[in-house]
Amino acid sequence: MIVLLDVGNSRLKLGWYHPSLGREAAVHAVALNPLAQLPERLRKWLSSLPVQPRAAMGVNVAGSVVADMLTEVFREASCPLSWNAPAATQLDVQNGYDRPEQLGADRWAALLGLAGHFPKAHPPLVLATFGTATTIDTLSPEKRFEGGLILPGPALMRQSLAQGTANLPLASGAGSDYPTHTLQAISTGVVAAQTGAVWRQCEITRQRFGVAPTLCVSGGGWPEVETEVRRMLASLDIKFIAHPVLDGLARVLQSE
Ligand SMILES: Nc1ncnc2c1ncn2[C@@H]1O[C@H](COP(=O)(O)OP(=O)(O)OP(=O)(O)O)[C@@H](O)[C@H]1O
Ligand SMILES: CC(C)(CO)[C@@H](O)C(=O)NCCC(=O)O
Repeated sequence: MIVLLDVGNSRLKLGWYHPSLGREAAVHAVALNPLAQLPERLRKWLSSLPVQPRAAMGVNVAGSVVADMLTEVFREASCPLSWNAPAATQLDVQNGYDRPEQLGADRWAALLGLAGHFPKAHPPLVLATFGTATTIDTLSPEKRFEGGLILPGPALMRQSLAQGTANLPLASGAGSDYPTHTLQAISTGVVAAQTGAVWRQCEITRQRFGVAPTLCVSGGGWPEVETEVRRMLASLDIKFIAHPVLDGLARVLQSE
Protein backbone atom coordinates (compact mmCIF):
# COMPACT_ATOMS: atom_id res chain seq x y z
CA MET A 1 0.00 0.00 0.00
CA ILE A 2 1.28 3.46 -0.91
CA VAL A 3 0.04 6.69 0.67
CA LEU A 4 -0.95 9.52 -1.69
CA LEU A 5 -0.69 13.15 -0.55
CA ASP A 6 -2.06 16.36 -2.06
CA VAL A 7 -0.58 19.13 0.05
CA GLY A 8 -2.54 22.26 -0.82
CA ASN A 9 -2.47 25.77 0.58
CA SER A 10 -5.11 25.15 3.24
CA ARG A 11 -5.39 21.40 3.62
CA LEU A 12 -3.56 18.14 3.16
CA LYS A 13 -5.58 15.49 1.35
CA LEU A 14 -4.59 11.88 2.03
CA GLY A 15 -5.50 8.70 0.24
CA TRP A 16 -3.86 5.43 -0.65
CA TYR A 17 -3.11 3.25 -3.63
CA HIS A 18 -2.76 -0.50 -3.74
CA PRO A 19 -1.20 -2.19 -6.81
CA SER A 20 -4.06 -4.68 -7.17
CA LEU A 21 -6.95 -2.74 -5.54
CA GLY A 22 -6.24 0.63 -7.21
CA ARG A 23 -6.91 3.94 -5.48
CA GLU A 24 -9.07 3.94 -2.37
CA ALA A 25 -12.04 6.25 -3.11
CA ALA A 26 -12.25 7.74 0.40
CA VAL A 27 -9.98 10.70 1.01
CA HIS A 28 -9.06 12.15 4.40
CA ALA A 29 -8.38 15.89 4.70
CA VAL A 30 -6.26 17.51 7.41
CA ALA A 31 -6.06 21.30 7.90
CA LEU A 32 -2.54 22.75 7.70
CA ASN A 33 -3.46 25.32 10.32
CA PRO A 34 -2.30 25.07 13.10
CA LEU A 35 0.81 23.58 11.56
CA ALA A 36 2.18 22.34 14.89
CA GLN A 37 -0.67 19.81 15.09
CA LEU A 38 -0.02 18.35 11.65
CA PRO A 39 2.52 15.63 12.62
CA GLU A 40 0.27 14.24 15.35
CA ARG A 41 -2.81 14.24 13.12
CA LEU A 42 -0.86 12.48 10.41
CA ARG A 43 0.55 9.84 12.79
CA LYS A 44 -2.98 9.14 13.99
CA TRP A 45 -4.21 8.65 10.43
CA LEU A 46 -1.25 6.42 9.58
CA SER A 47 -1.89 4.20 12.60
CA SER A 48 -5.56 3.84 11.59
CA LEU A 49 -4.70 2.24 8.22
CA PRO A 50 -5.56 -1.46 7.85
CA VAL A 51 -2.07 -2.20 6.47
CA GLN A 52 1.08 -0.24 7.19
CA PRO A 53 2.13 1.51 3.94
CA ARG A 54 5.59 0.88 2.49
CA ALA A 55 6.00 4.25 0.72
CA ALA A 56 4.29 7.58 0.09
CA MET A 57 4.08 9.84 -2.95
CA GLY A 58 2.73 13.36 -3.03
CA VAL A 59 2.60 16.81 -4.48
CA ASN A 60 3.17 19.91 -2.42
CA VAL A 61 2.39 23.56 -3.09
CA ALA A 62 2.56 24.60 0.58
CA GLY A 63 6.31 25.28 0.74
CA SER A 64 9.41 23.63 2.13
CA VAL A 65 8.60 23.90 5.86
CA VAL A 66 5.50 21.74 5.41
CA ALA A 67 7.36 19.41 3.03
CA ASP A 68 10.19 18.88 5.55
CA MET A 69 7.71 18.24 8.35
CA LEU A 70 5.89 15.61 6.31
CA THR A 71 9.11 13.95 5.13
CA GLU A 72 10.15 13.55 8.78
CA VAL A 73 6.80 12.03 9.89
CA PHE A 74 6.91 9.49 7.05
CA ARG A 75 10.59 8.72 7.69
CA GLU A 76 9.75 7.90 11.34
CA ALA A 77 7.01 5.57 10.04
CA SER A 78 9.57 3.77 7.80
CA CYS A 79 7.60 4.94 4.80
CA PRO A 80 9.83 6.99 2.46
CA LEU A 81 8.04 9.97 0.93
CA SER A 82 8.77 11.14 -2.62
CA TRP A 83 7.37 14.17 -4.43
CA ASN A 84 6.07 14.13 -7.99
CA ALA A 85 7.35 17.26 -9.73
CA PRO A 86 6.02 18.82 -12.94
CA ALA A 87 8.00 17.81 -16.02
CA ALA A 88 8.03 18.59 -19.77
CA THR A 89 6.27 15.26 -20.35
CA GLN A 90 5.01 12.53 -18.03
CA LEU A 91 2.87 9.50 -18.86
CA ASP A 92 0.80 10.56 -21.89
CA VAL A 93 0.71 14.30 -21.07
CA GLN A 94 2.85 17.11 -22.51
CA ASN A 95 3.40 20.28 -20.53
CA GLY A 96 3.05 23.52 -22.54
CA TYR A 97 4.18 25.83 -19.71
CA ASP A 98 7.13 28.07 -20.70
CA ARG A 99 9.04 26.63 -17.74
CA PRO A 100 7.44 23.27 -16.92
CA GLU A 101 8.95 23.23 -13.43
CA GLN A 102 7.10 26.47 -12.58
CA LEU A 103 3.70 24.82 -12.94
CA GLY A 104 2.09 23.90 -9.60
CA ALA A 105 2.77 20.26 -8.81
CA ASP A 106 -0.93 19.86 -7.94
CA ARG A 107 -2.03 21.23 -11.31
CA TRP A 108 0.35 18.87 -13.10
CA ALA A 109 -0.78 15.80 -11.16
CA ALA A 110 -4.42 16.81 -11.74
CA LEU A 111 -3.77 16.95 -15.50
CA LEU A 112 -2.24 13.45 -15.35
CA GLY A 113 -5.34 12.31 -13.46
CA LEU A 114 -7.64 14.07 -15.92
CA ALA A 115 -5.96 12.36 -18.88
CA GLY A 116 -6.55 9.00 -17.18
CA HIS A 117 -10.31 9.68 -17.12
CA PHE A 118 -10.27 9.97 -20.94
CA PRO A 119 -8.32 6.97 -22.23
CA LYS A 120 -9.91 7.10 -25.73
CA ALA A 121 -10.17 9.98 -28.25
CA HIS A 122 -11.72 13.02 -26.57
CA PRO A 123 -12.56 16.67 -27.23
CA PRO A 124 -10.42 19.34 -25.60
CA LEU A 125 -10.83 19.28 -21.83
CA VAL A 126 -11.08 22.26 -19.50
CA LEU A 127 -10.37 21.38 -15.88
CA ALA A 128 -11.68 23.96 -13.39
CA THR A 129 -10.60 23.37 -9.79
CA PHE A 130 -12.22 25.56 -7.14
CA GLY A 131 -9.91 25.31 -4.15
CA THR A 132 -8.11 27.94 -2.08
CA ALA A 133 -7.12 29.21 -5.51
CA THR A 134 -9.17 28.48 -8.60
CA THR A 135 -7.27 27.09 -11.56
CA ILE A 136 -8.73 26.60 -15.05
CA ASP A 137 -6.48 24.47 -17.26
CA THR A 138 -6.90 23.21 -20.82
CA LEU A 139 -5.77 19.81 -22.09
CA SER A 140 -5.86 19.40 -25.88
CA PRO A 141 -7.20 16.29 -27.65
CA GLU A 142 -3.51 15.31 -28.07
CA LYS A 143 -3.16 15.56 -24.28
CA ARG A 144 -1.02 18.68 -24.36
CA PHE A 145 -1.49 21.10 -21.47
CA GLU A 146 -2.04 24.37 -23.33
CA GLY A 147 -1.93 26.66 -20.27
CA GLY A 148 -4.45 27.97 -17.78
CA LEU A 149 -5.63 30.61 -15.33
CA ILE A 150 -5.02 31.15 -11.62
CA LEU A 151 -7.42 33.30 -9.63
CA PRO A 152 -8.47 33.51 -5.99
CA GLY A 153 -10.91 30.78 -5.01
CA PRO A 154 -14.45 31.73 -3.92
CA ALA A 155 -13.60 31.92 -0.19
CA LEU A 156 -10.48 33.98 -0.83
CA MET A 157 -12.43 36.42 -2.99
CA ARG A 158 -15.01 36.92 -0.24
CA GLN A 159 -12.28 37.30 2.41
CA SER A 160 -10.34 39.84 0.35
CA LEU A 161 -13.39 42.11 0.11
CA ALA A 162 -13.99 41.87 3.87
CA GLN A 163 -10.34 42.58 4.68
CA GLY A 164 -9.57 45.15 2.00
CA THR A 165 -12.56 47.46 2.39
CA ALA A 166 -14.02 49.47 5.27
CA ASN A 167 -17.69 48.60 4.79
CA LEU A 168 -18.00 45.19 3.23
CA PRO A 169 -18.79 42.16 5.42
CA LEU A 170 -17.69 38.54 4.99
CA ALA A 171 -20.55 37.43 2.79
CA SER A 172 -22.25 34.15 2.11
CA GLY A 173 -25.63 33.21 0.69
CA ALA A 174 -27.50 32.71 -2.51
CA GLY A 175 -27.04 34.81 -5.63
CA SER A 176 -29.53 36.77 -7.67
CA ASP A 177 -29.71 38.21 -11.21
CA TYR A 178 -29.97 41.73 -9.76
CA PRO A 179 -28.72 41.69 -6.17
CA THR A 180 -30.55 44.16 -3.93
CA HIS A 181 -28.54 43.94 -0.73
CA THR A 182 -24.84 43.84 0.13
CA LEU A 183 -24.42 40.17 1.07
CA GLN A 184 -26.22 39.10 -2.07
CA ALA A 185 -24.22 41.57 -4.18
CA ILE A 186 -20.93 40.09 -2.94
CA SER A 187 -21.97 36.43 -3.17
CA THR A 188 -23.27 36.96 -6.68
CA GLY A 189 -20.19 38.92 -7.72
CA VAL A 190 -17.82 36.19 -6.54
CA VAL A 191 -19.74 33.40 -8.26
CA ALA A 192 -20.03 35.50 -11.43
CA ALA A 193 -16.26 36.10 -11.45
CA GLN A 194 -15.54 32.38 -11.10
CA THR A 195 -18.11 31.48 -13.77
CA GLY A 196 -16.92 34.19 -16.12
CA ALA A 197 -13.36 32.91 -15.97
CA VAL A 198 -14.52 29.36 -16.71
CA TRP A 199 -16.70 30.61 -19.57
CA ARG A 200 -13.71 32.51 -21.07
CA GLN A 201 -11.45 29.45 -21.09
CA CYS A 202 -14.19 27.23 -22.53
CA GLU A 203 -14.97 29.73 -25.28
CA ILE A 204 -11.29 30.28 -26.14
CA THR A 205 -10.78 26.52 -26.19
CA ARG A 206 -13.79 26.03 -28.47
CA GLN A 207 -12.40 28.64 -30.87
CA ARG A 208 -8.89 27.14 -30.80
CA PHE A 209 -9.96 23.54 -31.46
CA GLY A 210 -13.17 24.10 -33.40
CA VAL A 211 -15.14 21.87 -31.05
CA ALA A 212 -16.74 22.46 -27.66
CA PRO A 213 -14.64 21.26 -24.72
CA THR A 214 -15.83 18.91 -22.03
CA LEU A 215 -15.75 20.90 -18.80
CA CYS A 216 -14.36 18.92 -15.86
CA VAL A 217 -14.82 20.39 -12.39
CA SER A 218 -13.38 19.70 -8.97
CA GLY A 219 -12.69 21.23 -5.54
CA GLY A 220 -14.54 22.24 -2.38
CA GLY A 221 -15.78 25.45 -3.99
CA TRP A 222 -17.68 23.65 -6.77
CA PRO A 223 -21.04 23.47 -4.92
CA GLU A 224 -20.93 27.24 -4.46
CA VAL A 225 -20.54 27.94 -8.18
CA GLU A 226 -22.32 24.90 -9.64
CA THR A 227 -25.76 26.42 -10.28
CA GLU A 228 -24.34 29.45 -12.04
CA VAL A 229 -21.77 27.49 -14.08
CA ARG A 230 -24.47 25.06 -15.23
CA ARG A 231 -26.75 27.96 -16.13
CA MET A 232 -24.16 30.02 -18.05
CA LEU A 233 -22.52 27.03 -19.75
CA ALA A 234 -25.68 25.01 -20.29
CA SER A 235 -24.60 23.69 -23.69
CA LEU A 236 -21.45 22.02 -22.33
CA ASP A 237 -20.94 18.49 -21.14
CA ILE A 238 -19.88 18.90 -17.47
CA LYS A 239 -18.13 16.09 -15.58
CA PHE A 240 -17.30 16.18 -11.85
CA ILE A 241 -14.00 14.58 -10.86
CA ALA A 242 -13.61 14.22 -7.10
CA HIS A 243 -9.83 13.94 -6.69
CA PRO A 244 -7.92 14.45 -9.93
CA VAL A 245 -4.61 15.07 -8.10
CA LEU A 246 -4.72 11.74 -6.28
CA ASP A 247 -5.91 10.04 -9.50
CA GLY A 248 -2.82 11.43 -11.22
CA LEU A 249 -0.48 10.17 -8.51
CA ALA A 250 -2.12 6.73 -8.67
CA ARG A 251 -1.51 6.69 -12.44
CA VAL A 252 2.17 7.50 -11.91
CA LEU A 253 2.50 4.63 -9.44
CA GLN A 254 0.59 2.28 -11.72
CA SER A 255 3.04 3.01 -14.53
CA GLU A 256 6.11 2.21 -12.39
N1 LIG B 1 -16.47 25.36 5.43
C1 LIG B 1 -15.77 25.88 4.43
N2 LIG B 1 -14.70 26.67 4.71
C2 LIG B 1 -13.96 27.20 3.71
N3 LIG B 1 -14.22 26.98 2.41
C3 LIG B 1 -15.27 26.23 2.10
C4 LIG B 1 -16.08 25.63 3.08
N4 LIG B 1 -17.03 24.90 2.45
C5 LIG B 1 -16.82 25.04 1.14
N5 LIG B 1 -15.78 25.86 0.91
C6 LIG B 1 -15.31 26.20 -0.42
O1 LIG B 1 -14.22 25.36 -0.71
C7 LIG B 1 -13.20 26.13 -1.31
C8 LIG B 1 -11.92 25.47 -0.91
O2 LIG B 1 -11.89 24.25 -1.65
P1 LIG B 1 -11.03 22.98 -1.20
O3 LIG B 1 -11.48 22.57 0.15
O4 LIG B 1 -11.06 22.01 -2.31
O5 LIG B 1 -9.64 23.66 -1.18
P2 LIG B 1 -8.45 23.36 -0.26
O6 LIG B 1 -8.29 21.88 -0.15
O7 LIG B 1 -8.60 24.17 0.97
O8 LIG B 1 -7.39 24.00 -1.19
P3 LIG B 1 -5.91 23.64 -1.27
O9 LIG B 1 -5.86 22.41 -2.16
O10 LIG B 1 -5.25 24.81 -1.88
O11 LIG B 1 -5.51 23.38 0.15
C9 LIG B 1 -13.38 27.55 -0.83
O12 LIG B 1 -13.01 28.46 -1.81
C10 LIG B 1 -14.88 27.63 -0.57
O13 LIG B 1 -15.50 28.16 -1.70
C1 LIG C 1 -2.08 27.81 -8.24
C2 LIG C 1 -1.94 26.91 -7.03
C3 LIG C 1 -1.89 27.76 -5.77
C4 LIG C 1 -3.20 26.04 -6.97
O1 LIG C 1 -3.17 25.21 -5.86
C5 LIG C 1 -0.69 26.01 -7.15
O2 LIG C 1 -0.82 25.17 -8.24
C6 LIG C 1 0.61 26.77 -7.25
O3 LIG C 1 1.13 27.24 -6.28
N1 LIG C 1 1.13 26.90 -8.52
C7 LIG C 1 2.40 27.50 -8.83
C8 LIG C 1 2.30 28.50 -9.91
C9 LIG C 1 1.75 28.00 -11.22
O4 LIG C 1 1.10 26.96 -11.31
O5 LIG C 1 2.01 28.69 -12.24
